[in-house]
Amino acid sequence: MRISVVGCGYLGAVHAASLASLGHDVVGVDVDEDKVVSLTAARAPFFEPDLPDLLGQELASGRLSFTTDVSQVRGARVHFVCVGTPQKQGEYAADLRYVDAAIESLLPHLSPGDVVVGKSTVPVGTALRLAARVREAQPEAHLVWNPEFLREGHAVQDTLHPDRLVYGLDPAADDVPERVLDEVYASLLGDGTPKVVTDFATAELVKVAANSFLATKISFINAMAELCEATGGDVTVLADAIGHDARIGRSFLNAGLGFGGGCLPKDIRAFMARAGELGVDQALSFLREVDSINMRRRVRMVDLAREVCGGSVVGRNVAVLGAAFKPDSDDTRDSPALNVAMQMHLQGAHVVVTDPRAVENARRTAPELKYAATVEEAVQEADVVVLLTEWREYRELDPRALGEHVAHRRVLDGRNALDPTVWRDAGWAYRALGRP
Ligand SMILES: NC(=O)c1ccc[n+]([C@@H]2O[C@H](COP(=O)([O-])OP(=O)(O)OC[C@H]3O[C@@H](n4cnc5c(N)ncnc54)[C@H](O)[C@@H]3O)[C@@H](O)[C@H]2O)c1
Ligand SMILES: O=c1ccn([C@@H]2O[C@H](COP(=O)(O)OP(=O)(O)O[C@H]3O[C@H](CO)[C@@H](O)[C@H](O)[C@H]3O)[C@@H](O)[C@H]2O)c(=O)[nH]1
Repeated sequence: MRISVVGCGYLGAVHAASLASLGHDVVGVDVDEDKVVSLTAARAPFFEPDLPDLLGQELASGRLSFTTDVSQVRGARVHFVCVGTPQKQGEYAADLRYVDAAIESLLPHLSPGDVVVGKSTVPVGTALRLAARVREAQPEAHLVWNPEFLREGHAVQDTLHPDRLVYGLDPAADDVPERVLDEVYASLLGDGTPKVVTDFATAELVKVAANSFLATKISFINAMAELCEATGGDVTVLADAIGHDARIGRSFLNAGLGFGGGCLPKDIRAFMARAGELGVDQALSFLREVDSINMRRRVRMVDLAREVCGGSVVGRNVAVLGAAFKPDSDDTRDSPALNVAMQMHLQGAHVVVTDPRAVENARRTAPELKYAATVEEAVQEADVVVLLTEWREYRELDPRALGEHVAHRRVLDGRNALDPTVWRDAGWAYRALGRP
């Protein structure tokens, strides 16, 4: 089937390439010319494992192309909308200007029977409004809301093997949009992927409910970390112990610096803002606490650095390992690591940051920080080494070899990713969040 994907960022580029790999004929549209040039040359404009190979393979097959010219969507039967919905400046609410602009740009090119599929994460009520707009422009076109649940760093796998597909359908429509979407996802459905068919509101809510639940799980374990810090308990043992209960489960109970990125923080805030508009803000008041527990971890990390440096970081050399919001990604949007590095810098420390993939993005976000290409370079004469993103190469560091480069063998493990015994045996003072 001929398909267009409007918005080719972390979500859209992966979605476009993955749909091509399922045998569809896909055109990706983006307003960012550099991104289109890069994607057309099979260079992923961001780091995502498996994406460069998939792009190369699908561009070569002739099934995938990218353009800045939205009129190229003509002839496609299905149009996926994958543009950003960031947090509004100075507010909690989501900024829908990109979604509105993407839909408006599609309208003149829609033909009868076309299906516009929203994948961006939007406040509940958005799809109903946009469906009316689509119908107004092309009475025989349809809108479906089909939220996306991929994780960065696993985006290709998650797109081709999703846990579920959710279709939010327009009550005013017939069964055509569902059948068309079934055709798009035929091979995933054939693999047994569960399909949930529902109304617009439920589909929109499923997405933000899932992210709110994940954020709550992380803040729950980080609240337990605060209790462990006050009592000498070990939150990693606690997480393992409660995680053995199948009703709780061990995943998303990794205590540490908390959640960041382009999704969980802004999605829970937009959800709270929307609940306020709907007059049910009390229902989500717990998310305010989830957010504050999360932000407190960043402050606690800086306090810990001050503590181990004798009360102040002024003039201290701090080596920061990690700038991305999580490993296997170069994304620094709302990165807890960069936030902590920045706080230490503002408090007078000489901060040097390194990251296997995210230095370029970090430099754009936080140009006032110093960056190093390698761990060895970053830790030269360090008074303290601070692990903030648990990349595999950092988890596997040899503390004896690293100890040769630093001024003081002090390590702060912001992600509970290192083995304290191994580091202490190598002569390091080891401190972590929620762990003695
Ligand atoms: N990143 C993820 O892991 C992920 C996962 C699930 C859902 N989402 C949701 O998907 C949406 C996109 O997120 P993202 O991380 O890919 O954002 P992103 O910023 O990486 O990508 C958005 C892209 O849309 C382009 N764009 C903006 N306006 C446009 C227009 N009018 N026409 C064409 N292109 C336009 C931008 O240039 C950019 O390349 C958000 O709503 C997000 O919450 C993201
Ligand atoms: O036990 C854990 C798990 C995660 N994190 C942190 O939580 C953040 C988010 O991690 P993750 O959820 O793996 O990354 P995202 O790629 O942002 O994916 C989330 O956000 C996407 C966009 O909405 C959704 O599609 C995904 O399902 C959802 O997991 C990162 O900063 C992690 O370091 C923890 O602190 N502890």
